[in-house]
Order: sequence, then structure tokens, then C-alpha cells
Amino acid sequence: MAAFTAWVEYIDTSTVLIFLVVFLCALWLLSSSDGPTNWPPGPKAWPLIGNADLFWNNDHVYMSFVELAKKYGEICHLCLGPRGHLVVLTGHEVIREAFVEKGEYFSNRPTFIPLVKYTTNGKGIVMQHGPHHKLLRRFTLKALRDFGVGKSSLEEKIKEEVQIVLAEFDAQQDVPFDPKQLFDKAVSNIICSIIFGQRYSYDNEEFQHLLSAMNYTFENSGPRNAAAAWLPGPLALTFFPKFRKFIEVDRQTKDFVRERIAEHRETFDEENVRDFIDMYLKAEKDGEETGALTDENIFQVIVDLFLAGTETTSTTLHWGLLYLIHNPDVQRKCRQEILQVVGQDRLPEMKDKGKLPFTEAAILETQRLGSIAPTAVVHTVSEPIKFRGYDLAKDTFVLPNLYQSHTDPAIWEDPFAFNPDRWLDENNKLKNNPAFMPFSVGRRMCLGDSLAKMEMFLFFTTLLQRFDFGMVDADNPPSTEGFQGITRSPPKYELLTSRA
Ligand code: HEM
Repeated sequence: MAAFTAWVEYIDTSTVLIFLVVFLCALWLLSSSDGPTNWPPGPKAWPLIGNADLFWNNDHVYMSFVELAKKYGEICHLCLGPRGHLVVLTGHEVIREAFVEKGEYFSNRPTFIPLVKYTTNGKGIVMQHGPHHKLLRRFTLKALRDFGVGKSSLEEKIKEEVQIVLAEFDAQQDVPFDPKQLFDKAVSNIICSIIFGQRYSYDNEEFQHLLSAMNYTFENSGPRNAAAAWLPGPLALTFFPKFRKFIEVDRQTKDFVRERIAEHRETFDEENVRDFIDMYLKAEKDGEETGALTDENIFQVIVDLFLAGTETTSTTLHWGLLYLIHNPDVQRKCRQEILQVVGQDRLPEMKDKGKLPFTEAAILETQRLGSIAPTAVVHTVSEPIKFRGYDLAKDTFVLPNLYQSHTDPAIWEDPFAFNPDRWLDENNKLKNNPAFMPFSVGRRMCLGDSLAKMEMFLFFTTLLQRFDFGMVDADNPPSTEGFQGITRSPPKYELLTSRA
């Protein structure tokens, strides 16, 4: 990193231009023999850059994909410059066919991208594939289960955090207030309890710094900055100033995790396994599955869980309150149901879930319309294959357009209306819809879905039991148009809280 920075300080414009010309010529040469010719249909590509212009300064790439699907169909091919190919899958059937039925071929990640190599070192769960990924995923799922996901021990932890959040909302009554940071802290503390065995006070500076670093990563790592991920380090540092900050933020997060692991090694007691890190230390001591359970892998798994487990759930809660202030009737109906089933004298619990269908429908509707992972995380093809009559080369990028699946007018009536009733049948029971895939499907499906569902249920129900949420200025309602970083987030907004 220091070497990159020093390099950047000493180069002048002509050096950069020469380097750029050589780089482009190399790309041009590389593109001369470029895989199969029977690609799926797609828009015409420019020389060298292909269709990469689609991503440039585009905060709604998933919406551009919706338009492309109308023209080119369920499988659309885009060229991303020499040897870079992307297929966008549109429609739940084609997505399930690729990720579930043909999951063996469609479940790799683009480990060859320079930024991915740099930040993950080829380790962890999110950006690794192959036998180590499989083993780490199994170990992590088991550890999450053993630690209490789906059990009352973890429910108690979530409820403790929910109570702290209630007190914070209470303190902000009748004052315009943006709840995003509060949700970040609360949700992050739950994942911190699981991984590090401790929660942090909301005014702890290191914790706050870490969370704002994480937000920076999520806001700036979306498709609009994707080009930076492709360039070799020096070029990326030169042309994308955000890349420098991104690398700095990545270092800060990793330093934090490294310190926690070192502390755990010093205080480890195999008779008292406190958290995820201890589970790893114990497995290491017992000589379990040594192939993948290395310090480097576990270190990256922890970074993965910390990043994937915080922003996603927090952003969903943030969308939820935005939709609720736009839909006071839904809010009232949820509260009525909660008060009828739970009352005011105790907090809602997971055992109440089956008895609160309308409230649950409101949560599902938030996930559908918020679509926080509009194109999931990019997959790649593991070997040359034929798919629905088309040839796909090894390493072709694959994105499922989950946003389109959640807003397709052929599936959802009046898709942009926030309408929990669409989830209920005539007996007031929840209905499944195969087009609903907020956690994606197949071998790379989110492994935190059970935890996220517990968190969303306990936060939503408890907040609605206690508070009424309203707009700061009903004549100027906050926008519900999302913007895309790694996740699709609501725009910044403030609300007013009052006791229900
Ligand atoms: C509402 C909250 C959440 C949503 C909507 C969500 C959604 C997703 C999606 C769409 C993917 C990509 C799947 C694919 O590539 O096909 C994913 C991956 C992942 N998520 Fe989540 N997630 C949420 C919460 C969490 C939580 C709480 C955790 C941590 C405990 C977590 C950990 C992960 C991990 C580790 C992966 C990578 C899985 C792999 O590559 O094998 N997520 N998530």
C-alpha cells in the first residue's frame, strides 16, 4: 500500500498516458480470440470497453437491466471489455435453473479481479469458491446454529439490544431523527456478540469509526465504481481516489478483527467457549478439518460476517420505517395486531411470530419492495457450459436480477405499492411466492437468513408495539427511490417518533 502511494506521488501525466496506452493495447490484443460466438443476445458493444459504459455513473444498474430484459429476454449478454462477459438472468425460473439445478456450474465467485484478490487474499466465504468455501460455509452455519441462531439464548441477546434501541427512540421523541446509525449500531452489536462475545456502547469511538468505515465501503463499492476493481493497483489509485479510502477502510476493519482474535488467543479456555472465535480456536485445537480452518480463512470469514451481517439487516429496517411513515394505515394495523396478541406488558417474542401474520406480511413487503440486494453478489461460471441453448465461457459473470423478480408486474399486482395484504390468503395465512428471493437461492444463498429474520421480526414488532412513526413534513414526504452501493439503500430521511 505504501509503495502504491509513493508511486502515485512521483508519476506525471505523460507517464500515466504512456502506461494507459500500453495497457489499452494489451487489452486490445487480448480481445482478439474471445471465447464462444454463441453468446445470449445483448446490446451492441463498443470496441475495448464493450458495454461497460452502462455502469458508469449509474446508480440504478438493476433498473437498466430490467430495460435490457424487455428487449433481449431472460438471459442477456453484456461485454465488459476484452475477455469480460456478463450474463444477467431475469425471472425466477431461469435464476433457479442456473443457481439451484445447475448450481454446480453457476456458484463460483470472480476471485481473479484485482480488488477482490487484494481485499480477501482469496480467503473467507463471500469471495472464495471450491472445497474450502464449502467447508467454511458448513463450519460457519454450524457455529451460528450452535451459538443460538433460532434458539432462545440468541433471542435474549437480540431483545437486550432492542431495549437499548427503544430507549434511544424514546430520547428522540418529537425530534426529527434519522434512525440509520442507530440500526447499524444495534445490528452490528448482535453480530459482534456472536463473533467476539461482546457488545459495544453506542458512544464507543472505535465502534463508531468502524461502522462509518463499513458504510463507506457499502456506499462506494457498487457497480458505478466497478471499473476500479478491474484496474491494477497503481492505475486504480490514480484514477479512482475513492479506491485509496476504500483500501484504508479495509485495513481499519481488518486491524480491529486482528486485535479481537489476538485477545481471544490470550484468554482462550476450551471449557468455556464464548463465541465464534473460540469455536474456531477449539476446532483448531481439536485438529478438526485443518484444510480450510486456517487463521487466514477464519480471519476473512469474520470480516465477511461482520460486513454482510450488519449493513444488510440495518438497511432493511431503515427501509421498513420509511415505508411505514408513508403508510400510516399499515402501521396502525400492525400495532393493533401486536397489541391484541402480545399486549403492552411484555416484549414480542419469536413464539408470537405465527400469530402476527399481518405484521410478518409487512416485513416481507419491506424486503420485496426494498430489494436491498437487487442483483445479489456476482457469481461466475466454473467451466464452459451450454445453458438454454447458449454457450457461456468459463469465468463469465452472472447476475440474477432479484429486483426485477420482486417488482415484475406480471407477478405482483401494482408492484410499487406497499401492500402487505398481497401476502395473505383468504384465511389470513401467509402465502409463498417463488419470485420472492431476497436472500437469493442455491449454493451461495445467504447463510445469515435465519439470523436476519429473527432480528427483523423482533425489531419491527417491538418498535411498532411502543411507537408511532410519522413524517417530519407531510407536505414534503421523503423519497422512496433507492440508491445502489453494494446494497440498495433508501435515501437519507428523518422521521418523528411518538409513544403509541
Ligand atoms: C436482511 C438481511 C440480509 C439479506 C437481504 C441478505 C442477502 C444476501 C444475498 C442476496 C446474498 C448473496 C447470495 C448470492 O450470491 O447468490 C448474501 C450472501 C451472504 N450473506 Fe446475507 N443477507 C442478509 C443478512 C445477512 C446476515 C445477518 C449475515 C451474517 C450472519 C449474512 C451473511 C452472508 C454471507 C456470509 C454471504 C455469502 C454466502 C456465500 O457466498 O456462500 N447475511 N446475503
